[in-house]
Amino acid sequence: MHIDGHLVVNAGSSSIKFSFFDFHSPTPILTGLAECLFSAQISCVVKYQHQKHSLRIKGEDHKAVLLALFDFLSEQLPDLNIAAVGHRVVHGGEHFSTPVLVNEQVIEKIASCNNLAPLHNPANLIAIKLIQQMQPNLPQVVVFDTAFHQSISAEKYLYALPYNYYQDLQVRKYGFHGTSHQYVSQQAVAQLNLAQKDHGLIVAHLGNGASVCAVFNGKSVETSMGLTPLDGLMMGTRCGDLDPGVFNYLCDKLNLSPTELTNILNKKSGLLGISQLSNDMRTLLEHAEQGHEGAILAIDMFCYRLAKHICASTAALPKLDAIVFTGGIGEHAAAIRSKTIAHLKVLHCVLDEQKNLQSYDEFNPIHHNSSLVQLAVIATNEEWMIAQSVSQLVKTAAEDTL
Ligand SMILES: Nc1ncnc2c1ncn2[C@@H]1O[C@H](COP(=O)(O)OP(=O)(O)O)[C@@H](O)[C@H]1O
Ligand SMILES: CC(=O)OP(=O)(O)O
Ligand SMILES: [Mg+2]
Repeated sequence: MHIDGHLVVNAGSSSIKFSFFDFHSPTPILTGLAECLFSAQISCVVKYQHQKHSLRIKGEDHKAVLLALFDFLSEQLPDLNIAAVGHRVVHGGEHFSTPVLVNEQVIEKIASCNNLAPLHNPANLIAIKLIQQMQPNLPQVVVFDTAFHQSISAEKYLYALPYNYYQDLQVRKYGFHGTSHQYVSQQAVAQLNLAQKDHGLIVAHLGNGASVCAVFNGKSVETSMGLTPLDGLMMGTRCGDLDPGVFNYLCDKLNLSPTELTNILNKKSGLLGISQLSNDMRTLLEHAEQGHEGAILAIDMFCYRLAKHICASTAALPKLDAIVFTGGIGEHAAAIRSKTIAHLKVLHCVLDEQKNLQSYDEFNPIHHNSSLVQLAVIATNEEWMIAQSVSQLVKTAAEDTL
């Protein structure tokens, strides 16, 4: 059976995720995950029709993974026809507030943001350029994590630094996970029966990277990440909020270069740094049960800091209808939701502990009847948002050439 569709690629610094969607369903026909790039443990598993295929990778980099994927698709699944490719690109700076088709100028602009997202943007570009080389006529679309937050206003995105740092160097808050925040907020409006033109929400996207976003009437009005994805919430390995004074103090005391310390703030901090055990919330929850003090402290800090950011973000909203949890932790860790909501009494949030523990599919309301704010879990689907953007842009481009 011949199936046309779009391939969505999310290339990270040490992993690549991909999904193939036909034009109709938000459930991908094929998914894949390549992990541990740049190491001997590199692996790539593709799931198709309930079967798992391990691909043999001839190398350790992004190129090797994509070549193996395209070989596998043409040899094993020749009926899947990739009509276009969509990429999640993390940093689009102030250049992009919507998805766009890839061309040389777009590539240059993405490259100009490389140093603002060094773990993510260069990897995205490698994937785009490689696909261009392999299949020059295949349309490619880029969807930016930063785009949804371009609606945030200046008094909220500026840092209190000399103004010319913004004018000359574009130093400001950009925010990330925008595709997820947009998707989940749209789902929340539909599922919670909120008014399209009168709603205020906070979305907590809690994955390896984590951020909150305040959404008013469909637009992002505040978010916790900043110039880079290091700011805001405590994350798997990232520190989040930090007194800038700590930076120089530590460089000095530990004789570290700014690059070395930035690497520690990105890769050795957060849940991993505090627990000295793991960046994985599942592992921390298991060990916390058994009394591991580092795991207990890391979890307590994560939830408190999350609650603090939720409260802070309400300053950007004229009203708060709902708080929604998403991402690997937000969707699956009931204990984290419960501990976080326990800090939100001042917002009159009351959790229904039974509902919070219920298993669910895509959407689960978890507030108690007495809660003044609705609380919910909604599964994110950034890949499907990207696939839809690809469809729209490719269709518009085809109509324009008629
Ligand atoms: N059942 C679960 N219980 C608790 N945490 C979970 C569960 N499943 C996944 N997670 C956590 O979700 C995080 C990864 O989230 P995810 O959104 O998949 O990450 P990303 O897309 O940023 O790679 C990890 O910390 C993982 O431990
Ligand atoms: C921007 C960001 O933090 O992305 P991720 O959560 O995929 O690391
Ligand atoms: Mg993610």
